[in-house]
Amino acid sequence: MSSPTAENTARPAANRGIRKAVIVGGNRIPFARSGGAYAHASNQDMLTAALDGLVARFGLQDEAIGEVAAGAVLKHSRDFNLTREAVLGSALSATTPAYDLQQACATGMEAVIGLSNKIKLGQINSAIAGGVDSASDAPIAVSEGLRTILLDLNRAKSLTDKVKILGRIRPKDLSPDAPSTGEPRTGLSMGEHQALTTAQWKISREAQDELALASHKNMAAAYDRHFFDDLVTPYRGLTRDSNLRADSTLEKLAKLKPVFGKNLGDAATMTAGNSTPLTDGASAVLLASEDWAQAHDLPMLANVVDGEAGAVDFVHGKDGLLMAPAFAVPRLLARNGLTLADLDYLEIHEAFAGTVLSTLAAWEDEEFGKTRLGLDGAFGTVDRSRLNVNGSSLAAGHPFAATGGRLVATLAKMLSERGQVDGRPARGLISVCAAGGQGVVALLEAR
Ligand SMILES: CC(=O)CC(=O)SCCNC(=O)CCNC(=O)[C@H](O)C(C)(C)COP(=O)(O)OP(=O)(O)OC[C@H]1O[C@@H](n2cnc3c(N)ncnc32)[C@H](O)[C@@H]1OP(=O)(O)O
Repeated sequence: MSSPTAENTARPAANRGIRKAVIVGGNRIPFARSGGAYAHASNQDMLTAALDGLVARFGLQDEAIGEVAAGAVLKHSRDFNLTREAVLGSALSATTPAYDLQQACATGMEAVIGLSNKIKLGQINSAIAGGVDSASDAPIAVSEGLRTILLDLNRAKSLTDKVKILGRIRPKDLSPDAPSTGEPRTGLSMGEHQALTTAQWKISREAQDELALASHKNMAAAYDRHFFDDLVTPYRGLTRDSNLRADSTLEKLAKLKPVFGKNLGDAATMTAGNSTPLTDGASAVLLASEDWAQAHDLPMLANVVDGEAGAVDFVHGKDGLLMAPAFAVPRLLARNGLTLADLDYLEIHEAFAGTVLSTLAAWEDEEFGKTRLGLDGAFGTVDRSRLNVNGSSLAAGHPFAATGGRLVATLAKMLSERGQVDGRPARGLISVCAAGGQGVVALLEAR
């Protein structure tokens, strides 16, 4: 192992160039449906467990990592730098700088891309990108009235003053301000937004249920052939994601009642079976320069080639809330001289089955290609045999900020197993939609 200060040894500026950022590997805890196995685990507990799993897997005990960047979408105010606290609670060296970042469901992706860029520039030699979320331990704020009373109480000097202040509490002050998945600009939940997009792109209920079933079957098969053995570390009694249903069938899925867009009549197609559940979990990915990985005798699974963020005006325009990747992916691929047909694997985050299928429909639509993407025709068709081949969020669940790390580690391993295709490194795309009408996408290639 290098000494704790070796990581921060700057390379002379003149020698800095764009170098490669490699994915060494990843680790996550099994994801749990909210209110289940991790009902009493905090974000800090889970992120620390994900980091410690990475430490154990790659021998990083007392190692000073260049930077750790992670975050949570649902965060308590006491966790002002959750990531640093998780590092301090882990077996990593306490001299590892760490910070929170937040880009909704694309948090882990943004962390991977930002840290990879720092590695490419020679600013750091190693990094851990991660994310965590707990829907079980979501922060619940007190009402404005109660907050004012509690702050006054804190300042009161005498017992008499305190009693007087407490006497101001009214029943309405006691109702909590609970978090929601509602978009602040529209008040609609993400599920309601997606229901509109799913209807706009005329995605059938059958197509959504088929995608959901494939996600469960593919992920269960991947667990059975031990694909996840070096990606998932058991935690609090769970060895697999608790949402995973190997026994799901199209008949069972077809019986579920619509839960979003119920006012859409026949176009109300989104159910608990083709939507991600509320989930708890954490993930972490180890990134490095080639030199650092070699010096530490660690594997190099894939390179982080490029990343791109996008946003849509879902408030005034006609693009759905979760459609930003439909624009970001074509930009990313064009910049790298690639088309959809050049990708060996695509990992498209299954926020809802309708999200994936609406994105694919937009790419196949000539009008969308011409008027929205500025192309001569449709952007292209995804070979479905290359899509989410080891399952995705519908099966694993979706602890918002932790999904990016899950996807990056999974794809890196798939690329490493695939190696070369037609004499060039296998390529894979990751696409993650995010709240606020945003999305973050990335391109990886096998070593
Ligand atoms: C955040 C970002 O930036 C971007 C994004 O990713 S957007 C996505 C954000 N995520 C969300 O908004 C989460 C959305 N999900 C939810 O709100 C809830 O999970 C939900 C409303 C969809 C469902 O909640 P619920 O009703 O409590 O679900 P649950 O009780 O587990 O399931 C209902 C039924 O479906 C069944 N079911 C679920 N999945 C099934 C499957 N694959 N096969 C068979 N049956 C299934 C369950 O067994 C259950 O049946 P019973 O009632 O007979 O027990």
